[in-house]
Amino acid sequence: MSSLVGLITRLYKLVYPPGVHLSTDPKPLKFGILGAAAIAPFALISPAKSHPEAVVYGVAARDRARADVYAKKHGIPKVYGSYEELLDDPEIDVVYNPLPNALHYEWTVKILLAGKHCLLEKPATDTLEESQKLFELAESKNLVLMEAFHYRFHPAIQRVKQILDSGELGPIRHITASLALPQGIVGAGDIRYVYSLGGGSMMDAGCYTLSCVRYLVGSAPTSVIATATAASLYKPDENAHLIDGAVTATLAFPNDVTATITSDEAMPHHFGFIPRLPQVYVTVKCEGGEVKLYNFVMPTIYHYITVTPRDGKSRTEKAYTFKDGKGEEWWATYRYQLEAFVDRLRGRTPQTWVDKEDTLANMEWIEKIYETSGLGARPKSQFTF
Ligand SMILES: NC(=O)C1=CN([C@@H]2O[C@H](COP(=O)(O)OP(=O)(O)OC[C@H]3O[C@@H](n4cnc5c(N)ncnc54)[C@H](OP(=O)(O)O)[C@@H]3O)[C@@H](O)[C@H]2O)C=CC1
Ligand SMILES: O=C1OC[C@@H](O)[C@H](O)[C@H]1O
Repeated sequence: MSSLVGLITRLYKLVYPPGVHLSTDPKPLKFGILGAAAIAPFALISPAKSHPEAVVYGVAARDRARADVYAKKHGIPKVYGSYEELLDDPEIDVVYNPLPNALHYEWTVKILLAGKHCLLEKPATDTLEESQKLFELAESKNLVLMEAFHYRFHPAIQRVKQILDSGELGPIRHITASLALPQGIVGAGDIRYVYSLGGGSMMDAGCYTLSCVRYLVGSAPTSVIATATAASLYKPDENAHLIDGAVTATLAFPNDVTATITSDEAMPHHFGFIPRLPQVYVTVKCEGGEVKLYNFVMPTIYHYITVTPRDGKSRTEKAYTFKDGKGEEWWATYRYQLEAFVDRLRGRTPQTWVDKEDTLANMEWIEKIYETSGLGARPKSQFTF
C-alpha cells in the first residue's frame, strides 16, 4: 500500500514539480531549445522548473508558428523564427539539441561556434568521427558539451554499479540489457525509422543498452560476437531496408565477461492485438549471484533492484534518492542530469558526468555493431566548417 502511495506521489510531483519557480537566481543560466521536439518537455522544460539556477528562455523551430504554439504551451518566454536566430541571441548561455540524430553534428558545431554550451541528445552523432570533432571543438572553445545519457545520473543505476564494485557478488560473468517497447509507442512517421535522419534501433534504444553494459563492466567491449536485426514494421522511404527495427548484439569484454543487449522500437502485439509490456531491465550475472535492475531508463516512475547472492537470501532495494539524501524521490533522471549539468557550468563538481571518452566509446561500438550487422554505418553529415 505504501509503495502505491509512493508511486502516485512520485508521478504527481513529476508532472507538477513542487516549488515551481521563476528562477530565484538573479542571473540564471538561460537555455535555448532547437526544435519543438517531443522530448524537450521531459528532458529539460519540466526539470528546469524546479532548478533554481536554470530557465528555459527560448525555443526555435523551422516554422515560427510551431515554435509559438510550443512556447505558449510550455511557458517559454522567447520564440525565434529559425535555429540561427536563437544561436545569435547573446542572452542564451546553453543550447539543448534534441534534433534528429543526423542533425546533431551540424547543429552542435553551430552551437559551439556561437560560443554556447551544449546539452546534446543521445546518440551524440551518426558517426564516431563526428563525435570526436565535436569534442575537439568544444575543448578548443572551452565550452561544456555533454551527451544526455540521463539514466546515468539516477541513484538506481549508480546503486547497481556500487553493488557490483563492492565485490559482494564476485566478478561479473554476463550482462543482459533490454530496452524494448510495444508497437504503437513509436509511430509510423517517426524520425527513428528514417535512415537519412540517423534512424535505427541501435541508434535509439540500443545506445542506452550499450552505454549501460559498458558502464557496469567498467570498460569497452573487445569484440562484437554476434548481431541479429529485425526489419522495421514501418517503411517510410526507400532506405527502410537499412533500418533495424530491433537489434540484439552479443559483446565480449575483458576477463571473459560477455553481454547481450536487445532493443526494439515496436514489439509486435501478442496474437496481433494484445500489447506487450515494455522490456526495460538490466540483469548482471556474477560468479557469486545476480543483480537485476528493472527499468533502468525511467526509474523514477518505478524500479526495483533485486540482489540474489548465490549462497544467501535475496533482497530488493529501491534507490529514488542518494544515500546521502541528495535528490528527491520524484526527480526524473533528467532532473538529476540537469543538477549535474548546471553544477558543471557553475564551476561546482557534478555528482557524475558522461564524459568525452564515454561518448566516444559508445559511438565506436554502435558503429561496430552496425558494421557486424551488415546494415552499415549511419549516414555521415555533409556539413563542413
Ligand atoms: N533523452 C531521452 O529520453 C530521449 C531522447 N531522444 C532524442 O532526442 C532527439 C529528438 O527526439 P524526439 O523528441 O522524439 O523527436 P521529434 O521528432 O519530436 O523532434 C525532433 C525535432 O527536430 C526538428 N527537425 C529539424 N529538422 C528535421 C527534419 N528534417 N525532420 C524531422 N525533424 C526535424 C523538429 O523541429 P521543428 O520543431 O523545428 O520542426 C522536431 O521538433 C533524438 O536525438 C532522440 O534520440 C528522444 C526521446 C527520448
Ligand atoms: O531516448 C529514448 O528513450 C526511451 C526510448 O524508448 C526512446 O525511443 C528513446 O528515444
